[in-house]
Order: sequence, then structure tokens, then C-alpha cells
Amino acid sequence: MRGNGASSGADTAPVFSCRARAKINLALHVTGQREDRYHLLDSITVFAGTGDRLSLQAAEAPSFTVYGPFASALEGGGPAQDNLVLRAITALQRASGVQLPPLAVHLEKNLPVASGIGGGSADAAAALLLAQEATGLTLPAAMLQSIALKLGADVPVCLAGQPARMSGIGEDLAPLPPLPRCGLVLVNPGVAVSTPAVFKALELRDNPPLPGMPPDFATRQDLVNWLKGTRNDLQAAAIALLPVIEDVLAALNAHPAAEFCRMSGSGATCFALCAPEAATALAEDLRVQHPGWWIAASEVEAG
Ligand SMILES: C[C@@](CO)(OP(=O)(O)O)[C@H](O)COP(=O)(O)OP(=O)(O)OC[C@H]1O[C@@H](n2ccc(N)nc2=O)[C@H](O)[C@@H]1O
Ligand SMILES: Nc1ncnc2c1ncn2[C@@H]1O[C@H](COP(=O)(O)OP(=O)(O)O)[C@@H](O)[C@H]1O
Repeated sequence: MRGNGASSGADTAPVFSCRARAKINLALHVTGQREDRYHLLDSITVFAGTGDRLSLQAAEAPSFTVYGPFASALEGGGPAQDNLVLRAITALQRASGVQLPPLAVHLEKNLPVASGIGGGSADAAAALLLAQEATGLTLPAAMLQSIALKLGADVPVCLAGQPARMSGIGEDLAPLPPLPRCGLVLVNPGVAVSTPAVFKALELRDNPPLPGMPPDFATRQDLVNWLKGTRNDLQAAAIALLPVIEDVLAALNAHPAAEFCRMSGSGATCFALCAPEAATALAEDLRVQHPGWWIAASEVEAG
């Protein structure tokens, strides 16, 4: 994830901007629970070509604006300081001990909120990176990852921004073998899901870890075959809380172009893997059948 310090005018500070991509858990095993009740995970996480966009710029006074299709979903979420973007900038300032200059921050909220694709976590990670770039601060990577984990279990993987095997509660990241090109269609039925509620509804918390992984996935079929031996251990609990998730999975599975379908994270967003050239048509077909659902077509990104 890199910003681009484009100048917005002759006498204004440069604007730093980057995407905050949706995180997809292709597989998510819950393998235990710590004493502080956080769950131990073993997950394959990748990033979509779909995401929010964050921009920031040094300014005379701090400001925070949110626009885009899901901006209103954040309006009832409490004061602006509670937004993960501003919490990330405050955490960076506290941990570094450096007084950062005032920043004008703009968030284009394209991803549904509380939807299992880590939009808030991606925004927080983008804020950490852009605030460093805009202010010239360079914290050691380990320190930045520690700030990230305190913001949320999904923030470290979003900060790393690479396909990863994620374990611990989200802090242990290992690279994956190279992945084949995959089309990726995301579908959300328009209902937010509470992550703590899904974890609380789990029946089993000590499931087996991911099976052994081959040294590479030469084709999409190899990846799909391997994923078929994995699970999302949160899926049944999320469906019990929100049965419409089953309708989303049924709609995706019924499409002839869908090669592998599953829920991401704690839901309710589900995904289909397909041929890259089939993703747009798959998404279009589903939009016709379910005009009220949020549907996005892209590819799994290599990095
Ligand atoms: C489930 C996952 C899988 O990638 O994704 P999402 O559904 O959020 O996208 C993540 O672990 C979510 O990460 P994140 O959304 O950052 O979680 P946090 O804010 O740290 O935690 C929210 C709550 O979820 C529960 N939680 C979260 C992570 C974890 N490993 N164990 C947990 O038990 C705890 O109840 C915690 O209070
Ligand atoms: N910038 C943000 N984008 C999304 N959610 C945010 C943001 N800041 C704070 N939140 C809060 O974080 C919670 C989790 O949001 P999100 O990351 O979208 O969930 P998920 O990881 O399940 O997709 C929501 O309850 C939301 O109110």
C-alpha cells in the first residue's frame, strides 16, 4: 500500500492518497481461545481490487470528512474520534512521541461496514502508512505492527498488504506460495454483523488448523481443490445469527461461473472465486437477481 504525494495546487501541501482494500479470508479456522478470550486463528487472507480510498494532507486545522456509498453507515457509529482512521493517527502520535502537524483527512467509504472484509482495519492501516508519509515519520516496522494490533486483530495483515497465512489472533503473518490469477466477486446482503457476537455464538473453539499447504498453487483449480479441504469456522455461527447469508451462498453457488464460494471473516460478505474474465458477468447476473445486495467484481491481488 503506497501513497502518492500529488500536489493539489501551487500553494497547498501535497495530498497523500492510497486504497484501503477489502481483506478476504479464503479460509478461517478457529483453533483455540486465549485467556483474554481472543480467539486463535489460522487463516488464508488475500486482498481484493475493491476498496475504500483514504487521502490526507497537512493543513492549518485538523479535519475529517467521510463520503462515498457507505459514509452514512459510519455516521451513527459515535464521534469522529472513534473512527479507526483517527484512532490510528492518534495511536501513531502517542507511540512515536512526535507531535504530528494538523491533517485534513478524507475517507471514501466504498466498502460495507461490519461486513467481514475488514474495511475499518484497512482504513486504519492506510492511515498509519499515509500519516507517516505525510509527516516524514518513519517508525520501525515492528513498532508499527504493534500499534496496528492494538487497533484491531485484522490491522496487521492490512498493514502488510500481502496475501498471508495469518495466525495468533492476527499478529503472526507468513507469506503464501504464489497464487494463480483469480476473479473475485464479493456479495453482501446489506446487513451488518457484529464480530464479537459471531465469536460468542461459536459452538467449537478448538478446531484443527489448516491442512498442509503445497509449495505452490500452479492453477486456480489447485487452489480451489486445496480450499475445499479448509473451512470458515465462523460461517455456521454467522448463519445462525443471520440466515440471509445462506441465501447469498446459494445464489453464488448456483452461478455456473463460480468455482469456490464461502463467507469471509465473521460475515456477512461472501465471495466467489472464478476465472478473471468471468467476474464482471457473474456480478452483473447477481445484481439482476438481487438488486438490493452490494456486489463487487475484481481480482485477488498478488501483492
Ligand atoms: C474475524 C476477522 C478475521 O479476519 O475478520 P472480520 O470479520 O472482522 O473482517 C478478524 O479476526 C476480526 O478482526 P477485527 O475486526 O480487527 O477484530 P477486533 O476489533 O480486534 O476484535 C473485535 C472482537 O472480535 C473478537 N475477536 C477478534 C479477533 C480474534 N482473533 N478473536 C476474537 O475473539 C473479540 O470479541 C473482539 O472484541
Ligand atoms: N473507518 C471505518 N470503517 C468501517 N468501520 C469502522 C471504521 N471506523 C470504525 N469503525 C467501526 O468498526 C467496526 C468494524 O468495522 P469493519 O472493519 O467494517 O468490520 P469488518 O472487519 O467485519 O468488515 C464497525 O462496528 C464500525 O462502526
